[in-house]
Amino acid sequence: MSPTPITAPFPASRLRRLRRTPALRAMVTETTLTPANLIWPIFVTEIAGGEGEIPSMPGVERLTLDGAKRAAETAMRLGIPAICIFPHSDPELKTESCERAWDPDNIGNRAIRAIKEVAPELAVMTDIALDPYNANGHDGLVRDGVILNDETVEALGRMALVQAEAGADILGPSDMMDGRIGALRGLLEQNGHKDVAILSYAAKFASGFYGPFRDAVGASGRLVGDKKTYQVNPANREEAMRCVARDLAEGADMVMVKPGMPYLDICRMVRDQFAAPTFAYQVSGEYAMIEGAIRNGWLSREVVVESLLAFRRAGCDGILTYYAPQVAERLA
Ligand SMILES: NCc1[nH]cc(CCC(=O)O)c1CC(=O)O
Repeated sequence: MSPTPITAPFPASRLRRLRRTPALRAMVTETTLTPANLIWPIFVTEIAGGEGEIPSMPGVERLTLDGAKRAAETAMRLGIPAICIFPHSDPELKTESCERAWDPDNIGNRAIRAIKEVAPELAVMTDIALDPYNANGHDGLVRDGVILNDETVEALGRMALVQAEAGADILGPSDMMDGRIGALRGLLEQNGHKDVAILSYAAKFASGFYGPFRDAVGASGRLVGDKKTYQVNPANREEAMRCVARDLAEGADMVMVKPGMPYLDICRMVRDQFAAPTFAYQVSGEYAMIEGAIRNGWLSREVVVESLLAFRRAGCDGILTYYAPQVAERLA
């Protein structure tokens, strides 16, 4: 039930009274942002010399395994509860059958183990989709130009089990195939991974805001066509709600809306409708937009925290953001 605010007529009511000093403003702050609300996505490379800054994401670097360990330690120090690993894999080893996706020694799985070595308490989240290992850049297996749903779900299952085996706490299926949450949940139960959580990329839109990410993982030049046959049309709110309902019903523990800032209406709807742990992904293009403007002197760095508060206001428990370490440092 939403309350009915009662406001006396002016001048009995002067809303500026409670804005006058920092102390008064602090007393009536409605929404909070703490490091506990942040999930930090990192890129880990297996390519010699692949580390270093990503041109379309200034300030974000691809890391070596050692770099990933240092990031994990930084996250622990700053109170960031979770890190999410994205692999930058050797282009020579990408194939149409994507078998490296379920190789226990692929770079993603090596990163999980490396991080668990130095920061066992940090929650490690993964990405489940075939794109880092797929010769054609798609999240699913492709035959004659068609993304195969059921065959892909089977492949994702193999991928999920080796990630769970490697020590992942949270699996993040980002592929948008139908039926994958139920399939993964069943496999985890059957294989002794009952306590591995699933944070489903439930309402993932076919967005142009993923461009810099595809540069970061080396998928840009490869993608044949687009992802519109599996990601949701940006015009569709109700379909997004059906996706979230479906994933929760199939056993997702948490759900995500992606991208973030252009989809805050969806975040609010999901929170109100399902009252489930809800996350948003402030994606690479949002980062590039904000950071590009800051570096050009067109915006001040204050907008970073402001952009993240918006997600909290829209009902999100947390945000995946490349700004996680910077913001956590600032909030400390
Ligand atoms: N499985 C792909 C995946 N996982 C996370 C992102 C995007 C993240 C970002 O833009 O920051 C993407 C890109 C895509 O769907 O093409």
